[in-house]
Amino acid sequence: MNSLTQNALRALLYEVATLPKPGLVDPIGHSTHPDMDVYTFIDSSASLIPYFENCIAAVQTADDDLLNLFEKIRVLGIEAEERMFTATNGINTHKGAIFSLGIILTAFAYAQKNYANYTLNDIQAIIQQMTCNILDDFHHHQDTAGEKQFAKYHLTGARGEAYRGFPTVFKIGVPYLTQANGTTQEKLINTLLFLAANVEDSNLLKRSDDPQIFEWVKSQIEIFFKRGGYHTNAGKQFLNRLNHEFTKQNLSLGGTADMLIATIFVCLVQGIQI
Ligand SMILES: CC(C)(COP(=O)(O)OP(=O)(O)OC[C@H]1O[C@@H](n2cnc3c(N)ncnc32)[C@H](O[C@H]2O[C@H](COP(=O)(O)OP(=O)(O)OP(=O)(O)O)[C@@H](O)[C@H]2O)[C@@H]1O)[C@@H](O)C(=O)NCCC(=O)NCCS
Ligand SMILES: Nc1ncnc2[nH]cnc12
Repeated sequence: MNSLTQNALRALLYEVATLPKPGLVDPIGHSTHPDMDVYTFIDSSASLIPYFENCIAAVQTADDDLLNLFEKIRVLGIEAEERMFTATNGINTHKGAIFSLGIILTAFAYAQKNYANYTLNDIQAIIQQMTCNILDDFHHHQDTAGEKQFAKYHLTGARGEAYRGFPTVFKIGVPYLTQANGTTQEKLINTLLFLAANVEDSNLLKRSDDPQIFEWVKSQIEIFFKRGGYHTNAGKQFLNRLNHEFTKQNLSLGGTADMLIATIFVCLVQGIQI
């Protein structure tokens, strides 16, 4: 297995193993996602191995046109969604990760093939070139949650992240996780919450149908960090209360979880201790 595929799989499993996560599936809870549990995520993650290997193979046969490469991996992404749905009996676990992680992994494979040395800025530039036409999707169809939210609120969701080279991952998540202290669990919980304050998560908006939800989440996370984050008992107690609130309001942070997966992946590829 290619080491990029191994790190993609590790990133998917690190994320679902991390607990306690508000509004997300972890090994002890899935109250806002009654149709899935940690095993659904393990099955889903394993089903994505051929997808990552196919993205890397697509880079090996690609010409210099990054738009062509993106067209190829989008087809692979649709196939991967089908395999995911087969593995999970029709449950959407990783649609966002197939998209975001697939693009980022492909950019790393491209840089490894074509550059003697590369920086994370180069990876972002490759992603931007691959996805420079992606916002055109919004003019062609309005079927998915992301497309409907663009029509209603002008939020560009996962596509906007890709178009801008995933600044949430490269400029927020990776720098934060790189300097984070504590155990792996503490670092990953704090990184998830830090990301949640910065992501316009289409999953969160879909569940609440209220754009004010982003301000509310930000205000809660500010309190969490003022109490010392997951390093302190006060922070842990606050997070428990926040988890109950997410359950009560049936909120989910699915898009933020995908940004955490991508952040972990980049750190693992870069050899950063997590
Ligand atoms: C082009 C796609 C991204 C199409 O997806 P969509 O139009 O729905 O776009 P978004 O909503 O913007 O994003 C898709 C998923 O990405 C995650 N996400 C959300 N916000 C962000 C963000 N700000 N930055 C990055 N990533 C984000 C999120 O995935 C997670 O949530 C999923 C569950 O949510 P959802 O699908 O909304 O809801 P349900 O299945 O109904 O579940 P519940 O409401 O019950 O919880 C889960 O998968 C998480 O991973 C967004 O959902 C892309 O998918 C694509 O290209 N697909 C290939 C096919 C294609 O080309 N389609 C487009 C042309 S037809
Ligand atoms: N742990 C998780 N729970 C729910 N949705 C997710 N999408 C990605 N990871 C997730």
